[in-house]
Amino acid sequence: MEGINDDSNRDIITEAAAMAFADPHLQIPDRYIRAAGGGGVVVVGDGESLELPVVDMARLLDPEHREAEVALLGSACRSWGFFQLINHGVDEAVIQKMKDNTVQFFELPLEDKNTVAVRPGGIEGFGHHFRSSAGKLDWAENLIVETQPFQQRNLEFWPSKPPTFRDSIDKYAMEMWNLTTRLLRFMASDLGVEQETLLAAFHGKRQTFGLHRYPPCRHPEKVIGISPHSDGFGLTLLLQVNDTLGLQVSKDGRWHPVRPLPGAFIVNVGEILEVLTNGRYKSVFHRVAVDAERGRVTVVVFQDACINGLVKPLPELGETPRYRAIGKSEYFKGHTAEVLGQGERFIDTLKKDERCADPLSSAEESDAMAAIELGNYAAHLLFRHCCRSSSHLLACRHRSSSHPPQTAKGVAGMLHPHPLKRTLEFFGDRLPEKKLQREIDIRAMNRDIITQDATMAFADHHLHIPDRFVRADEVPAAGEVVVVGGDDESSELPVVDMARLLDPEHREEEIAWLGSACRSWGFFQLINHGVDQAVIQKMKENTVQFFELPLEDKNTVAVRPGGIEGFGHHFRSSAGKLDWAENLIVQTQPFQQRNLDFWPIS
Ligand SMILES: O=C(O)CCC(=O)C(=O)O
Ligand SMILES: [Fe+2]
Repeated sequence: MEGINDDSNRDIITEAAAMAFADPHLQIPDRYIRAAGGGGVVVVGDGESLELPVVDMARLLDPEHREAEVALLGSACRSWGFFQLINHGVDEAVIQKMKDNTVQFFELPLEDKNTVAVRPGGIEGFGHHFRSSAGKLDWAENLIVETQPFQQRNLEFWPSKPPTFRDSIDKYAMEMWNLTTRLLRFMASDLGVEQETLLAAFHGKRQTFGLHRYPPCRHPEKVIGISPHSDGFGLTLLLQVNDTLGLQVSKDGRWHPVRPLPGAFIVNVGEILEVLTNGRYKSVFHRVAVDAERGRVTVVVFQDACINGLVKPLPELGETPRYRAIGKSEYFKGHTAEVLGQGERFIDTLKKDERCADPLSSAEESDAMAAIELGNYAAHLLFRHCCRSSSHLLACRHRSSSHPPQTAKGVAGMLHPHPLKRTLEFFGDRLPEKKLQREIDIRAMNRDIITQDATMAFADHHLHIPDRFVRADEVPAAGEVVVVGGDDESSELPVVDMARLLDPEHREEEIAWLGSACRSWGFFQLINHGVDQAVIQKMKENTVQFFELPLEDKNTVAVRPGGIEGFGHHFRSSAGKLDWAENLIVQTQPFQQRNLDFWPIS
């Protein structure tokens, strides 16, 4: 559960699902099978895996050790976005009761659990976790209930079996709120703001429980317990009911399995806390892998936050806000799309373009808001990053086809499903904070030139693939979006017809179609566009001819260190990996900003 909007799509647990979960000899139903690898795709080996930081509440409370421990807490939230909390002071009897009752609930017959089944389009209740936009289900059953504010409790979704469960949830809810306030005080101290300031953002806000059971699965590599996501609320407090491993946290492009310490809570920063702290604390991707032999049960509590109905940085930090303020309902709409699409974090689309010396005018701001309200995040990003700086980037992409995309460990042509978004992310988010200017700060860019050995590797498929292209499943979240298989499964991009848009008789219908394509896909194919065919043909031919030139000719317009424009590789990933492609990037508008040294002469 990640902080989700009302139009979520949770499916109930059917008899067939319950049987698949219970009987290891049954075939795994198709709707759980992840083509691109499920939880089995890890990553860092035992010796290699870094451990989550451990924060000790006893030391936070002890004046002698407080300062050092606050620093540790702050650094955990900045670098991992996750930590284990020991000596937390939560009443052990309350924890034990919550654990026992959770296990007892999941052990009930399906018909008992379905007395609190999720309703169509609803969030609360017993059922599957959220179905991905590709229609796939996580290998888990989940009970979600809202526990605070008190008046918003929907007792129809609070199980009446086992009989003490409601009381356990109630007591545990109170303990979790108390623990949250204790932690927030020390976070405030780390952030240098008054405790009351941070507490006020959480006070009286929603508290939601997500109880998860991940049944064992004979082929854990084919399924996933919870798909990669980052949590949408403010703070998440996770309790492992048993000691089966499963949670994995993304750090530096790799998945790190979490080994819970006995009695510890696993705490993580949600996207709203990241925004509140103006990006100092990080909300990171995590996922759950399933075990082949043993089930896993967790109790997760999400604490919501906002400032007067808005998700925005705390003004008391005294910094220029790096995220645009957004109303709570729009925020959850955006976050829901993020979770269901399992793409990038929604809050990244709220990041301000600090390169612009002058702030957006209110008309521009409202255009951007309109774009985002339409759910058209691509348009929003484009607006913020391209049109605003009046720079149109023309990226000519050429992929070598000499290696099929899945050879050996897998080579990524463009791992990221949204090349444009990714490019823009580089522009918007990877720049040194204080050095942002109106123009793209070229020092932050990391495009590599195409060397002779890269060209040889691209040209000769008998050669060994150089290490810097080989992906070891390092890409969290986005890279794991399931790729649908054959023609029958794959749905096609909508096709928009410009001739119909221009024809008064069909215009209305075609505009509606265009709008729906932008809303649901964010992509469409455009036919009858009216672009001069001779110009297109010339562009195609010249592009092919350029890429066919000898390397030394192409390198006359090579990208320069730290630059963007020119011929070279696409952007190197933070793990230092290269995409399997060569690219020419030139800026074409406005006219005065053309850098003709990067425009090939042949
Ligand atoms: O059960 C777990 O380990 C993680 C659950 C989680 O990430 C969530 O509910 O958001
Ligand atoms: Fe989560």
